[in-house]
This record gives sequence, structure tokens and C-alpha cells, in this order.
Amino acid sequence: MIKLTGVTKSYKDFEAVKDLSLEVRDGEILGIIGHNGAGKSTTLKMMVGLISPTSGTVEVMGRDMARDGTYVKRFLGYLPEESPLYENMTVNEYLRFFSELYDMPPAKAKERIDLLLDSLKLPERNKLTGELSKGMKRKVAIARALLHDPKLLVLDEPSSGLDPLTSFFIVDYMRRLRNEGKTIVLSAHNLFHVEYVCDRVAIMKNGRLVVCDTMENIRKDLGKREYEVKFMSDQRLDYDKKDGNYIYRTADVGEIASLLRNISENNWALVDMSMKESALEDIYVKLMAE
Ligand SMILES: Nc1ncnc2c1ncn2[C@@H]1O[C@H](COP(=O)(O)OP(=O)(O)OP(=O)(O)O)[C@@H](O)[C@H]1O
Repeated sequence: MIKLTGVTKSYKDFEAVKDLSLEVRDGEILGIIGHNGAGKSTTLKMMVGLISPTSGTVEVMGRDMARDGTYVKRFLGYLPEESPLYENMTVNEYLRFFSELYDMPPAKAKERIDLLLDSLKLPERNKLTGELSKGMKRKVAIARALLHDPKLLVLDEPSSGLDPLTSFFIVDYMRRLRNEGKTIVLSAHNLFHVEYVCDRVAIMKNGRLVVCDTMENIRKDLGKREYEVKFMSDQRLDYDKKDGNYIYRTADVGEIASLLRNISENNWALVDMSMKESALEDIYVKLMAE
């Protein structure tokens, strides 16, 4: 779906991305992780044709972005790291405005907007976007990126800076989109999210690709790791309890994900979530320290 070959991006004499070759395969979620300034956003911007590489080629759906970028963009949805909205428009007005830019017939646009806002659990359609919480704003930006039903989604830190349950909802939503057939590339800092949603992971350091492998291989190489969730609930539940909090530990990311869904649906309070011997985190910290 995306193929970068020998891509370098320089800002004056500074190389932000260096000789990067990387593929995003059809139907997968590829996660890009790396320290601040590693070159993740620059890479994503080149994938969507917002900036051009200084050398090397970017192909999307078999077409060279330098030549056919305009054609390819209709199949692309992009969520920038910062996504300011037009704050004096309501959610509905804002999305309708973008549907007009995409030339969508009004009835089709309404259907699509309703579907997206329902699936994103965003009932505040007539509120001004300027009055929304941070998580709601991010959901509106995601709805905007999905309006034209793109095949390929490029998301720059879709869930960062949000509370843990909202950010989990968003990565879980990405997984649903992947299961519906979309191809997704995203950058992230939260390693549980990466481990839970990504099929493959690319680690960047100082503009270079250090590792790119399947989550399965990374797990195999690095063995068992454990996550711990602490939460509060008025109900009597069958979990261990310490200092008034329920505690659950497991190495199974799927179990952690379903517990987080339960916490959210029952309005329990998530107190903390941490990782013990996280495979990905270990490799990440080790690579970053070198
Ligand atoms: N327009 C620009 N002009 C000059 N330097 C830039 C520009 N954009 C990015 N850079 C530099 O390129 C490097 C890579 O930046 P980039 O935003 O791609 O990193 P990142 O991995 O996305 O970081 P973060 O996790 O903080 O978002 C950084 O050193 C940054 O300062």
C-alpha cells in the first residue's frame, strides 16, 4: 500500500529522515515509534504528500507521490499531530463543510456523518467544536479524516494527550477499522497501544529505521511481559484488592483491553495502568539508550 525507498528529508543541512526504506502492507496496522524528534511526523507527512522527500521515492497504491499525489490523496485520510478545528462551527456544521469539499451529495454526507459520530460515541453534534473536551475534539478530527471513507489512514499520535480510557477507545476503534479492511499507519508513544493494535512495528531513532518487525516476532524474541491495571468500583468484583483498589495483572493484551472496555462501560474509575517487563518497552528503552 505504501513503499518508501531510500527516503531522506533534509531541512536546510539537517537530515530529519535518513535513507529510510519501509513498506506498509495492505490491511495491516503499522506502528511507528521513537523518541521525540526521531522523524516520525516527517515520515508520515511524506507518506501523505504534504512534504516531498529530498531524495528517494514514496509510492502509495503503486503510484509515485511526486507524480500522482493529487490522484492518490482521495484514497487517503490523514490525522495530523495537532488538529485545530473551526471553533465557531458545531460538530455537524464542521463535518458538513468538509463533506462539501469532498463533493459528497448532502444525503450521503449526512448518513456518513451520523454513522461516524455514532461509532465514535460522540453525541454532541450541535455543540460548537470550541466547547468540546480534548478527547471529543480528537474524535471530530478522526471523523473528518474518515469522512470520504479512505482505504488508507495515516495517523500522527491519534491518542496522545488524552485520558487513558478515551485514548484506549481511539486505538480500539483503529483496530475495528483495520478489521473492516482499512490499512493504517500510526505513530505512538504508548507502548501498550502499540502492542495491542499493531501488526508490525517500526522503531526510528535519529531519523533512521532501527527495527521493523511483526508484533508476533517481537513478542517471540522477548518473551512474557505483564500489564497491571488498578481500578475502583462500587460493585463487589472477583478481582484482588489492595488499598481499596481492584488489581488485575496479566501478560495477555486482549484481556487488558477487555477489562478497559468493562471499566469504561460501567463507569468505574481507572486508577493506574502500568507494564511489568514490557517486551516492547524493553527493546525500545535499550535501543534508545545505545
Ligand atoms: N519544518 C521543519 N524545519 C526544520 N526542522 C524540522 C521541521 N520539521 C521537523 N524538523 C526537525 O526534524 C526532526 C524530526 O521531527 P519530527 O517532527 O519528524 O519528529 P517526531 O519523531 O515526530 O517527534 P515527536 O514525537 O516529538 O512528534 C526534529 O529534529 C525536528 O526539529
